[in-house]
Amino acid sequence: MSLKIKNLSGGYGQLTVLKDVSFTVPDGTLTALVGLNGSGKSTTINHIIGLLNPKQGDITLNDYLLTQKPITYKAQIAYIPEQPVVYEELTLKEHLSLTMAAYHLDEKVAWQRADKLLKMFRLEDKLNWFPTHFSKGMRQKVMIVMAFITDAKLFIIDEPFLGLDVIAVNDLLALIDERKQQGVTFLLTTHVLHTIEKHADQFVYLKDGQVAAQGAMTDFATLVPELTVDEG
Ligand SMILES: Nc1ncnc2c1ncn2[C@@H]1O[C@H](COP(=O)(O)OP(=O)(O)OP(=O)(O)O)[C@@H](O)[C@H]1O
Repeated sequence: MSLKIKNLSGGYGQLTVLKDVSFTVPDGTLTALVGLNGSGKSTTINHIIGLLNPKQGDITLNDYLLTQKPITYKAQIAYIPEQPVVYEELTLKEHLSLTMAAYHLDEKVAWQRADKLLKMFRLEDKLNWFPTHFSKGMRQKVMIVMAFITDAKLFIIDEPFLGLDVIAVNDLLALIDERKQQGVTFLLTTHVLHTIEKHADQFVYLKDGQVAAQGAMTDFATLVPELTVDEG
């Protein structure tokens, strides 16, 4: 499922943050969206998931134009936000049931997946707890479990590694690799590039709302020296 952003300009109300942004995330690959604070990464994601309307440009997922077929388009996407969003009155089990209903999942298959993921993230004994009472990292894990029980073809993950313990980071990377092998496409933003560099196929570097560089991950240090950590 390839994602195409073509000449996207957009932002908030009168404020134009993104200027003529174009990039493609090819089928079954992982693209890292990088840039300094305020460069427009989350704004790009907000456009892709349909929270913001473009002032100009097109966003398509395979042949589905976001503006023309919003429901078909959004059904293909799993989004993990930077700040976990949990419902105050729902237990962990109810959060998972809600995801299954929203994505029209086969409950038996989805619960088998959920059980495995809950064990992986050490949440298996917390099904009747309210995630609002969880730690930040635990709430993040709830978001990951909710996303990975779906059959979404495109995963969008905003800053996945901050706040997760080292075991959870490795488990998440393994899940990403596994789905990638099944043809799932990933777009993720991160400031922790060294964690993702072996798993990413390409990067898009945003600077002041514009694409300043893009290319293969292996060319990152050459193309974006200003974001490369000097270990000398
Ligand atoms: N809700 C909003 N209303 C108005 N302006 C916003 C809003 N959210 C972000 N902005 C502005 O848009 C610009 C880009 O912000 P954005 O959150 O996309 O950056 P980012 O690259 O995700 O940054 P970070 O690495 O800090 O998460 C900033 O100038 C910011 O002030």
